Amino acid sequence: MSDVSRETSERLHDYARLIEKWNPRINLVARSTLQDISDRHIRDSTQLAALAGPVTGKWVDLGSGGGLPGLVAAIHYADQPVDFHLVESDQRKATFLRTCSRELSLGRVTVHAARIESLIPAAADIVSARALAPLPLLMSYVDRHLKQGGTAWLMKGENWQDELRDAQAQWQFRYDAHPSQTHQNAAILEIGDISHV
Ligand SMILES: C[S@@+](CC[C@H](N)C(=O)[O-])C[C@H]1O[C@@H](n2cnc3c(N)ncnc32)[C@H](O)[C@@H]1O
Repeated sequence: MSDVSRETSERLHDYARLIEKWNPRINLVARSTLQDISDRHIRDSTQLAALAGPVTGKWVDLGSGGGLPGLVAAIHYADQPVDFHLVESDQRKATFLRTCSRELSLGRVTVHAARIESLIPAAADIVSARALAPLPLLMSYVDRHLKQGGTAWLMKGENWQDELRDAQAQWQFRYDAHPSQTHQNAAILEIGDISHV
């Protein structure tokens, strides 16, 4: 998304600075990748906003860590009627996410310092996750929190096809695999209509 507003681009810039500031203390992204936070991490997560298009309702990001992709999506959708819920069990990371939400003036972000498996089912319109768990396990998380008719956006690495096969042994779902624009052979899986096999 190159045609973002000045406000969005300033928020993305400020968010990158916050990650740089906090990373030495709580390891939000691998130290070796800190140099290209904007290119590697933020641009990667920005792909979701481009793919998902206009959305409304409730967006739940699972295992948000430093806010990828949930906080980046919240920045892109700051002017739209979407409530973001970021789920992160690590208290220090949850504190970081709350700090970002406050400092970037993102009024529609709620941070849950909780485990995905114990949080009350969210009935979300959208569920997202990046680098959280292998797809078969991830499907159980998504199944818990996605409402019927909702869409999950799962950012997977180069083994996504193997993971997909494993997941299909346990779950039924429709999917579309969108090639990642930032990581070779990686994919963003668009998933819906989930049920147990
Ligand atoms: C590898 S990190 C990825 C973070 C971020 N999504 C990213 O792409 O940079 C996985 C994150 O999920 C959190 N996490 C793992 N299992 C979880 C669970 N069951 N409930 C809540 N958070 C969890 C971890 O604390 C960690 O911050």
